[in-house]
Amino acid sequence: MTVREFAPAKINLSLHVTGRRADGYHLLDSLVAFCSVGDWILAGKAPEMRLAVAGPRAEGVPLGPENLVLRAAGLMAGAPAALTLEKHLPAAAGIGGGSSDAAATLRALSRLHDAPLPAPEAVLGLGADVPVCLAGRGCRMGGIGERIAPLEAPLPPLGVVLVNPGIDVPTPAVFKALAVRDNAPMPEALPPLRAFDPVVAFLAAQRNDLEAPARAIAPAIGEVLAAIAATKGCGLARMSGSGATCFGLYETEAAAASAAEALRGRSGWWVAAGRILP
Ligand SMILES: C[C@@](CO)(OP(=O)(O)O)[C@H](O)COP(=O)(O)OP(=O)(O)OC[C@H]1O[C@@H](n2ccc(N)nc2=O)[C@H](O)[C@@H]1O
Ligand SMILES: Nc1ncnc2c1ncn2[C@@H]1O[C@H](COP(=O)(O)OP(=O)(O)O)[C@@H](O)[C@H]1O
Repeated sequence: MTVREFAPAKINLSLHVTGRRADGYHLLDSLVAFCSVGDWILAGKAPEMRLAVAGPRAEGVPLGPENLVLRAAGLMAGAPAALTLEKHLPAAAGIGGGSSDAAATLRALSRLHDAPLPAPEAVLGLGADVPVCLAGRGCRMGGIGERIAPLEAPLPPLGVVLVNPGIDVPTPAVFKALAVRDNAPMPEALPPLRAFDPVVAFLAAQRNDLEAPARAIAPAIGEVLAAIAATKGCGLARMSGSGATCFGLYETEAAAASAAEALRGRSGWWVAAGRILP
C-alpha cells in the first residue's frame, strides 16, 4: 500500500510582527491560508526509513537527515517507510515548502501505520511554521507559530497566483533586517471572510511587516509585486512569509490562471496558479 499526502503551499495573507522574545524569536499575528499548489509525499511500508526526492523542483533540496521530511519522520518512532518527496514548490521561498512537507509526512505515516499524530507542541521544534501546516486549513497564527486558531468559517475558494523571482531569501536575515519589531496586531475580532470583496477589503488594511526588510535584501520582490498588481482582476498583491514569493488574489481560479499566463515568460520567475483551500 502506498499513501499519498498533499503538502500545500502556505500563504501568509497577512503577517504582523508584534514583538520579540528573549530568545530572539519573533511574535507574529498572521492570517494563514493554504492553496491547491504544492508538493506530494508518498509513503510505503519498508523495514527502515529512507527518502527519495523527485519532481520539477527537486534540485538543491537536501537528501540527508536535515530534510524536514526525515526530521518529521523521526518523530514517528516505530513507523518506518520508504518516502518519496515530489517537489513542486521552490525552497526557502516564504511558502513553507519544507514545513508543509514535514506536516504531510506526519499525516502520511499516521495513515500508513494507523499511528497517532504527534502533538502540535512536539512539531514546533521542526520549524515555527510546522504547527500551522499540520492544521492544514485557514488559521490565525500567533505566538512564534505555536498558537493556532482555525478560522470559524472556511475561506472562499479564491483564485491565487504565486510568483517567485528565483532568489533565495533566508528567513533569519529578513527578521534581522526588520527595523521595527513591535508593530500593531490585526484587530482582535476578524470580520466574516466568506467572499472575495470582504477578504480583499480586510487584507488591504493589514500588512506583511517582513516585506520592507525582504525588499531591501531582494529588490526584485518590488518588481514581482508590481507585475502581479497589474494583472486583470487582481484584488491584492502581497509577499508571503519572509519572501521572496508573492501572491495575487482573484475572484475565481480561472482569473488566476489567466493572470499566471500573463506573468509567465520572465526569465527565472516561477509562476503557479490555483485556488485557496477551505
Ligand atoms: C516567516 C514565516 C511566517 O509564516 O514563514 P517563512 O518565510 O519561513 O515561510 C515563519 O514564521 C518562519 O517559519 P520557519 O521557516 O518554520 O521558521 P524556523 O525554521 O523555526 O526559523 C527560522 C529562523 O527564522 C526566525 N524566526 C522564525 C519564526 C519566528 N516566529 N521568529 C523568528 O525570528 C529565527 O531567526 C529562526 O532562526
Ligand atoms: N523538504 C524540504 N523542502 C524544501 N526545503 C527543505 C526541505 N527540508 C529542508 N529544507 C531546507 O529548509 C530551508 C527552508 O525551506 P522552506 O521550508 O521551503 O522555506 P520557507 O521557510 O522560506 O518557506 C531550505 O533552505 C532547505 O535547504
